[in-house]
Amino acid sequence: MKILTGSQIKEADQYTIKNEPIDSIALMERASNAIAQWVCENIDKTISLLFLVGKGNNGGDGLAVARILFHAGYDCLVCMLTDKEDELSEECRYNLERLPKYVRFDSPSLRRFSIVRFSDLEPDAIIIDALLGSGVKGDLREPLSEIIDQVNGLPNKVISVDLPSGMKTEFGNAGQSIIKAGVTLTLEFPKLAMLLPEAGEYCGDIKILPIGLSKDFIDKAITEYHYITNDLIKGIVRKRDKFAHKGIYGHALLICGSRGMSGAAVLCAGAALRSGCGLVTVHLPQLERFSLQAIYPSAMTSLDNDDCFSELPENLDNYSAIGIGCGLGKAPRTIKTFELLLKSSTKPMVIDADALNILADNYELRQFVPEGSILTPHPGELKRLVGEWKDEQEKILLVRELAANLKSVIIVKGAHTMVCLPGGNCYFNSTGNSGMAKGGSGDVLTGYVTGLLARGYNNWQAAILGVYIHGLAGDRASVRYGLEAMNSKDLIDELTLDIK
Ligand SMILES: NC(=O)C1=CN([C@@H]2O[C@H](COP(=O)(O)OP(=O)(O)OC[C@H]3O[C@@H](n4cnc5c(N)ncnc54)[C@H](O)[C@@H]3O)[C@@H](O)[C@H]2O)[C@@H](O)CC1
Ligand SMILES: Nc1ncnc2c1ncn2[C@@H]1O[C@H](COP(=O)(O)OP(=O)(O)O)[C@@H](O)[C@H]1O
Ligand SMILES: [K+]
Repeated sequence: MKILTGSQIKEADQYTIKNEPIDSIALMERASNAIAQWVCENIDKTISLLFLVGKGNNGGDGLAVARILFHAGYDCLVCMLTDKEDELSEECRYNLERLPKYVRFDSPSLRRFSIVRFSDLEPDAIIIDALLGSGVKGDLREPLSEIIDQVNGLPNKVISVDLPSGMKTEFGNAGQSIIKAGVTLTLEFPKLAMLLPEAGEYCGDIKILPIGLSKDFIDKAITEYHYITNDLIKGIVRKRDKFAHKGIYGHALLICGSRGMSGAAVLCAGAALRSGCGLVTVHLPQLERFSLQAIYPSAMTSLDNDDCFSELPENLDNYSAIGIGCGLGKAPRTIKTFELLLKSSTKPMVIDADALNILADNYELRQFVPEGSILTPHPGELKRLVGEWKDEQEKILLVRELAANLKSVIIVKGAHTMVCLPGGNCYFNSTGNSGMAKGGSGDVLTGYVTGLLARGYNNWQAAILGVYIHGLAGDRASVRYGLEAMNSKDLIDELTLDIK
């Protein structure tokens, strides 16, 4: 799914209005029906709803949703920033006129809408935030930032319409007052800012509600930002041949583990064994082999006589893809052997953890990273590779430069992991959860992506597919064990390519 900028979304609205054709009020009604339907399906009618309504079309949505939900039997209180008609957008004014007179209503002209009244709210009442959407410009003007700060201090759950009020659609959200939503019902597309660490946490759960914007416009729109959806994944997944034999599905080599770090090798190998590749060999110190062989007898081993990576595996050409880094350590002889590996193999590699740290410390090695590789830094490793960034925009720029220079894919891990391709396109993941923020989850990703690369997917396919399925495994594990208790080994059991 494409991620469009705020101004592209406005153009998409206008294009749809002109070409469907549909008038702007009817388009707003369509959006409001989608929002109201979500509320009806998810919120009990005994819960009161407080609508905070701004002056623009986001406020217009809020008024229309309040009308629809009032008719559906909800107790609705509408608080407007202003009801001075000349300050309202046309659509907002129209929906104010259509608000049934029985809906409880509050505004400054009635001298009642004051933020102090928030203290009268029932603790289980839900706030519907329709103050500001994609039209926010510049720093917030009062009383908005004061209202937002007050709402954020309340215990009540907040549902934001389109965007948490105050959030800019792309960049520039650091230090801003933004509504802290429990759920954001966003229209047609996720917005880039929702997926970035700078402000993404303000959205809570993101639900994307289609409102039928012009397919023609969306198909033609140019963007470098994409959201990884089930449909994209379905287009990548390959079928397994009926007459398959293990020789045609590739051989993954995992170089991981060092003294006392065999767990990383076990996790990496377990995940690679779920990827569908024909064979998995793990190169690790021979004293560390026991747990691997006991837990995953399906994996073969290539044993290093040292207690860290210090000998190249034999017959490197026999492998289709190499994954390196998990639990590897940075002993000087490991650095030397990694250098030798980079100079002896042109097979695409998945480079993680200490292998990334070695690349960060030894700049001259970067030129030997095989084209078509995949690097999987978490933000700490990324900083070591590209230096500090001042904001998210600069971070993305630096990642793009790295991907282009190495002609490789960069996976920046975290919530909404970003997969950046050498041409500059960035794909944001839609699966996964905070229960995955635990030791070893990254080792599972590295093993899985290496297996997919060996299985025959190209590097961007393996990266996108791997990140999505790894996140899905996290979501399944969270259902089974809960966010707190789930751990990285559980992810392996849930890694299936069962896409509906
Ligand atoms: N036909 C359409 O254009 C549709 C629009 N939709 C809704 O419309 C929203 C966008 O509407 P608008 O473009 O009217 O914009 P918004 O309603 O998001 O914001 C515009 C209003 O906020 C005020 N404002 C902007 N920056 C401010 C700041 N820094 N401090 C204080 N006030 C500020 C403006 O004066 C204006 O009154 C979307 O987010 C979505 O909710 C949906 O109904 C879908 C259809
Ligand atoms: N809050 C989160 N939401 C979704 N996924 C997360 C979150 N935190 C971490 N993850 C995922 O968990 C994995 C953690 O990787 P990493 O930090 O390398 O762990 P380790 O080095 O311990 O194996 C990554 O795939 C990352 O995307
Ligand atoms: K909003």
